[in-house]
Amino acid sequence: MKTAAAPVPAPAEAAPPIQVEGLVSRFGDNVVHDDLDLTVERGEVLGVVGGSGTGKSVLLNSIIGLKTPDGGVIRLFGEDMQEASRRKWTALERRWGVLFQQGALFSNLTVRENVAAPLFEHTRLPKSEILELADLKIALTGLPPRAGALKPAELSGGMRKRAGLARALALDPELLFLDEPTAGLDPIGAAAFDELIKDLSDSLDLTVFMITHDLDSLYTITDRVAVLADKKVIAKAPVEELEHSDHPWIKEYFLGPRGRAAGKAATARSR
Ligand SMILES: Nc1ncnc2c1ncn2[C@@H]1O[C@H](COP(=O)(O)OP(=O)(O)OP(=O)(O)O)[C@@H](O)[C@H]1O
Repeated sequence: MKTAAAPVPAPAEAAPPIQVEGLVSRFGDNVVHDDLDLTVERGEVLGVVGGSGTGKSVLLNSIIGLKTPDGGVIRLFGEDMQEASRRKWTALERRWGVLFQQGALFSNLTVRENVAAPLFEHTRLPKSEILELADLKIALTGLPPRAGALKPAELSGGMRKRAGLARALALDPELLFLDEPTAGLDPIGAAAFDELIKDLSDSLDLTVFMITHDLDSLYTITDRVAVLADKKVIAKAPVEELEHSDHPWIKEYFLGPRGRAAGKAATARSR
């Protein structure tokens, strides 16, 4: 007689990098997320959009452990983050990098020291190797070598973003979080930064979670876009599919004048 085999749990490595299930986020009476679900697949570049105050940053902060969820489960690489021991957290933390909106660089350190900081914190490599690795990351993000010796205040906005990105990539993460990476850049600088993120995500096989208001970025580099509204993710689809949505906010966003212009520019680029 055959007996039913016990279900074999999926190995943690096969698990999606990000799984959010039934997330509830609150500040007092202000319910920001209510039963929000979102899965980000390995290798996917996901854009995250939504009106102001819909909870994009709170979602990012919840995923990376800066805000404790008020309900639901967040799994990173298959691990329930609420249940993870301090040791597991530290190990998992090495697997992602974050580029915050303002770069969040230490103002009293040089770019090289900023990029080296996570390597000093998480590895026991000798100082000379750490500084060499920092220089490699600085070059990877397209900064000139001389930028390593500069302090953040001595950099342009675009250079500061690149320095923040170099630091986010210091530990060779598999998962990269970007909070409005092109905000504050001029259109040419923004397009160059989009190109850099696309090149890096392809060559380093990164999974990317990118909050953005930049329609050009959405069209240029994302595989899918998650839309936050009504305290949930109401849609997750390639941008071309979202153009056909009936949801009023999505319609207005993608088919308003700016959305149409970004769509046309993307079509022209792909010809
Ligand atoms: N530390 C906090 N304390 C109290 N309320 C907060 C806090 N952080 C965020 N909120 C509230 O959570 C809600 C979502 O904020 P969040 O910053 O995530 O929005 P967002 O979608 O990122 O907006 P934007 O596009 O304007 O940056 C807002 O109502 C905000 O006031």
